[in-house]
Amino acid sequence: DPQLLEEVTQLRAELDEANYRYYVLDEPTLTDADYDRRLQRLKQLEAENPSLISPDSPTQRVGAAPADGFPSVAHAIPMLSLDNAFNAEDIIAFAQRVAERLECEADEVEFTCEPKLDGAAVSLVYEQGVLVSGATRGDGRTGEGITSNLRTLRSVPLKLMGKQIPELLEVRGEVIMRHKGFEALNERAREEGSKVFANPRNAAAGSLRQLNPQITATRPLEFHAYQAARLEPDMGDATHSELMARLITLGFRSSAELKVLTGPQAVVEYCEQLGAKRDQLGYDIDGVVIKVNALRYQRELGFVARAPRWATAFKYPAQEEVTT
Ligand SMILES: Cc1c[n+]2nc(N)[nH]c2nc1OC(C)C
Repeated sequence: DPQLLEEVTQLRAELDEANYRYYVLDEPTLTDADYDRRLQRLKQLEAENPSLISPDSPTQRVGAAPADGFPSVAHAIPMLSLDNAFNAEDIIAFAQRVAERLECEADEVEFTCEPKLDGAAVSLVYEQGVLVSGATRGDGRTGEGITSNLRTLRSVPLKLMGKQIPELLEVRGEVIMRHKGFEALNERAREEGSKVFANPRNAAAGSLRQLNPQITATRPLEFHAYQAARLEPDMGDATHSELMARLITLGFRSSAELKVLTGPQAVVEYCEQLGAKRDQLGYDIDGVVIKVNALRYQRELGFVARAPRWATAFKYPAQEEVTT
């Protein structure tokens, strides 16, 4: 019945659009009540016409079957850790090393800076624009397959948006829990006598490792993209900042604090400025990730055994643990 198909298609488009505006752009259009009304209507239409159900429908975010364990997933590209910088001298030394290898002056190198979110790193794989796999970082080479849990995050698109859909995209990013959601979760946990988490990072990691996706779906988790590990067709001589802008158009949230800066001095200032407002962000960060912006230079600089030559993480002193 074309009339029915038209209504189902329209509802899905409205729900996906509302989801994107709320969870990625922070500019909600539908009220929660309007969102739920449309979702219930779509669930009813799909229940009456099961042949219409497709895995990327907004009604398919929360699966029922609790897993009895997570499969091991080998990352096509290792999720490596980062070298650390602890002060301005370390940042300048990092910039000097990069400049030497690129045979240019450190003050000419364009860097990007973005907050290093203190959450759980995950990888999401999209084939022909559809989410096919989501995994934890694990030991960097092998993680746990937690696709059904990651599907419950409204900031994880079930299908990519827009017209320029890549054949293959592997997005890496951090799943975080904001302080407000963390405190509310622990408040409920104390009342129910269930597990109280020591900090938002543990709460995010623990929520992603729930065997039952319906529990993960109740947790206030957000996915923030910070890298496209694989992109086919690729963006050639683009920059990290352009790549992050593209991820936003494809449906992902990426750091609002991302800045493009030239030379190490501007990077040092960014780290000082972000450090000064660290306590007002509403979520935990443990530093700033400083990257060479040009993807061509990133490829040229490559990685040392365990971390990229083209990136380093400036770390702040550890904050006193949140008392629960
Ligand atoms: C491990 C990591 C963590 N983070 N966090 C951000 N914001 N960017 C970023 N990049 C990373 O690694 C890339 C440099 C590959």
